[in-house]
Amino acid sequence: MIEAAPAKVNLFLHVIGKRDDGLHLLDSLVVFAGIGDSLALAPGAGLLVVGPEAAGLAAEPDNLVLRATRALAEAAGRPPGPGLTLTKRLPVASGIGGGSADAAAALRLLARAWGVAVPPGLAARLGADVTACLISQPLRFGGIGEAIAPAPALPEFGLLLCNPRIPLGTAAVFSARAPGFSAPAPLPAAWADATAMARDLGAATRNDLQAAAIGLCPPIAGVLAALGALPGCLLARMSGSGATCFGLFPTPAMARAGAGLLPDGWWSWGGGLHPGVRAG
Ligand SMILES: C[C@@](CO)(OP(=O)(O)O)[C@H](O)COP(=O)(O)OP(=O)(O)OC[C@H]1O[C@@H](n2ccc(N)nc2=O)[C@H](O)[C@@H]1O
Ligand SMILES: Nc1ncnc2c1ncn2[C@@H]1O[C@H](COP(=O)(O)OP(=O)(O)O)[C@@H](O)[C@H]1O
Repeated sequence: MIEAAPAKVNLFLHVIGKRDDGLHLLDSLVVFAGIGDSLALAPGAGLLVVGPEAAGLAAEPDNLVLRATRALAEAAGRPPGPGLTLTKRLPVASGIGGGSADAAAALRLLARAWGVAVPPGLAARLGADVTACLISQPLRFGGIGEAIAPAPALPEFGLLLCNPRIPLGTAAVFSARAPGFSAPAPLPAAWADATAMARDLGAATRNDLQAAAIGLCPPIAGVLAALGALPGCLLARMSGSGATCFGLFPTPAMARAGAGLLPDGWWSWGGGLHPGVRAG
């Protein structure tokens, strides 16, 4: 049994308020890319991390996969989970929710293996992004990430993800944000094509963490400039708390071609959206 853990991309991210406990109220349109980590059942016990980005987790004392496994085992009255192999392809701490996607993949995989449902609210307790990653299809979220609503009907488009290979902690970026809040974004029910979608996203939405992230990690500005200069790029913006940025293109093929034109030394991937995961 293998479960995909697709990368989460925030097409916009508005910070619209702050709760008494310090967590921020958000409004975000999220899509899931055709690249991600993957998680497989393995013989024995424990978690083995392999793949091109595994080194980023070498010092991680409590992988989110193990936290998710323990939480579901406890809720389902099961002994601690089976052996798992995580193939890590997404850079760690990079604003595309790799850890959250891995936790969500663990919940889906084990719920299926054990024939149980993921209890409501369990994903949200593991992290603000885990509820969205459990669904892993285009959606809009509110609250601190747990309030899920439908996305507008999306046209075909391509996504190019690029990261300057500098990890950026989410809490640090929220703390560095300038004071003030945005309004929720006005969105249509549907976009006819990628050009209309990019035009509306560019005009009426933003990533409210982008300026703070650039302040902490100036190379992000170079990534945005490089993406924006690629042939066919309709919009270049940062995802989540960074440092990964995305370029929006008319087609997945154009995004793939753009990836080949970026400087060596940056992590990049181009293509389309993930076709969708099976619910638990
Ligand atoms: C910013 C976003 C946007 O999708 O993405 P990433 O940059 O992490 O990918 C998410 O809200 C991140 O979700 P996630 O990565 O699960 O965050 P958590 O582990 O729950 O929280 C990490 C820290 O971020 C801050 N945080 C997170 C979510 C939120 N709504 N308000 C916050 O202030 C808090 O300081 C919190 O302690
Ligand atoms: N399986 C995992 N993959 C990535 N990060 C993990 C994982 N397990 C725990 N973490 C921790 O979660 C933090 C956030 O990771 P990640 O989800 O990749 O970033 P972001 O929240 O910026 O999208 C990392 O800094 C790492 O310490």
